[in-house]
Amino acid sequence: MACVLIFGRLFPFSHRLRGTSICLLSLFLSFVCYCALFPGGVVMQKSGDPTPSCVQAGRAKLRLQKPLSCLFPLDARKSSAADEASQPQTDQRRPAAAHTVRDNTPSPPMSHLKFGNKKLPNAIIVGVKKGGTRAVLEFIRIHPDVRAAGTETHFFDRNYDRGLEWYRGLMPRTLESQITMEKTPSYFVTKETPHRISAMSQETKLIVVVRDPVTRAISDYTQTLSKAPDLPSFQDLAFRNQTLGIVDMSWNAIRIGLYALHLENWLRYFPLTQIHFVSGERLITDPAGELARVQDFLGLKRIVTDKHFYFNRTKGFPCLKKPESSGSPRCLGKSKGRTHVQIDRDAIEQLRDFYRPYNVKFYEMSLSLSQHSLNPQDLQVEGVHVVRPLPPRWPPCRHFSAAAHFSSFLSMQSEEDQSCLDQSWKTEEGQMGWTHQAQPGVIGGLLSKLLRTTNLGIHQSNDVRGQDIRQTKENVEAESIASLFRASDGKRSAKKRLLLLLLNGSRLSR
Ligand SMILES: Nc1ncnc2c1ncn2[C@@H]1O[C@H](COP(=O)(O)OS(=O)(=O)O)[C@@H](OP(=O)(O)O)[C@H]1O
Repeated sequence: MACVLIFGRLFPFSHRLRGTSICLLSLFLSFVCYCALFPGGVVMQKSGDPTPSCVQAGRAKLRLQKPLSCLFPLDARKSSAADEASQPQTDQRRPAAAHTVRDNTPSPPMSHLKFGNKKLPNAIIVGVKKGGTRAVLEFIRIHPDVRAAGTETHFFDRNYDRGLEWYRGLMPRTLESQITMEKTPSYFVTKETPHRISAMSQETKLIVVVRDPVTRAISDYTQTLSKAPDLPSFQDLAFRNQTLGIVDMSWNAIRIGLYALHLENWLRYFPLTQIHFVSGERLITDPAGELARVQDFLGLKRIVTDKHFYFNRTKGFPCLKKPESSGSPRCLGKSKGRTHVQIDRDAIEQLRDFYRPYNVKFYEMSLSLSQHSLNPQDLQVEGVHVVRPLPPRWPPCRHFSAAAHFSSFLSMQSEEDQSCLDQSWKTEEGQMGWTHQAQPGVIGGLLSKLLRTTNLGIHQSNDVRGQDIRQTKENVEAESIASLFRASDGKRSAKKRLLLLLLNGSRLSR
């Protein structure tokens, strides 16, 4: 209209022209004005890019120079996405790099430098339900090199039919230097999942947050009860016959805690080195320590440290501190850290007994499949040979003063012994085990059982029984183990029953 008015003033004779001609002329002039204001067809560019800055720019329509990312984003994504989709999902041998979505367009648009691409995850928190998976994800994603899908995708268990492109679409954009993560705790117990993840990429890193399976079951039950108040009692569901101590293994809350059985399935598709176990308990008492190990495992610089956490007394859990720039301190939501339903002591003890062999097996599996190995003769103890040491990240050296003691008894002097002492020993047919620094009472209980069954003539001392070994009795414990070995010298059958797992303070065997 402005153009028409100007036109009228500039050309007073225009009234003589016919109405239609004026209309056409003003339309033309309007178009010229419009082009001058919004050059290059910028406004018409429909990026479809959901990044906030693009959306904003699109709304404003006044920015003369939109970021390049808003001009080019889809083409590149489409081409790389199509490449990925054309890969058969059953191709298990596909090299790992193939799962990283790369831009294959001839000249990569600048947008990727700023916003990156959606990639299939490099690392997945696969379990366990109620183990502390949300905490691990929320804590690790404050690392600048990590980006994560906010919600559980359930791709590999419930949505697999939707295909990898659907899955990729749920991922955040990442730069080349960043890793993509997601968490879906049900993966750990879904039979098809390991195979499916390995079909996506055999190099996917897996994180499993484990927690004492009894506490886990109670947490699980508490959650279900909060949604279904009419639920039968915990005992009714957990036992087929509580008097006889027959546990109902078909109840999901019980079944999930059979970690050894589920791990067996994963180890058919992934080497143990690609699986990292986080202690759900230590995640609460020492989140920075657990996160340090997670960062090591993911090959990340240790950026998330104790500086990022504080203990929130009201919540009773560690929370994330307020970031320097802005925002408020962040605790996990109300569904994390609920007060558990009270379960009677007997039922808990019965369940602990039930889980114990599975826990021992779980440790045994995780040890025996570790990377490094020592020579059996290093041990100089007949009938006892080294299984394999754990990778250095597990356990941390600082917890191993007792191991040092034990090692000197066995005359083990290798560098590895001195630096970390994360070895394990077992007999040829190791059937029994205990964790070195388990919760008070565990070592005592297992050791006394061992003493009874092996009849080695060593008596359980008060020091061994139920003291806080981790804090104060490490050396006593090591001495007891050492003397047990000494006494078992020559008694092959007795030694065959020994499985010594020198682990750090995991509380799984509680
Ligand atoms: N920092 C922090 N804040 C709150 N809660 C924490 C934290 N660290 C670990 N946990 C424990 O995480 C438990 C919930 O586990 P998940 O996140 O794996 O649950 S879920 O499977 O996703 O539902 C949750 O279990 P409950 O205590 O039974 O609610 C917590 O014990």
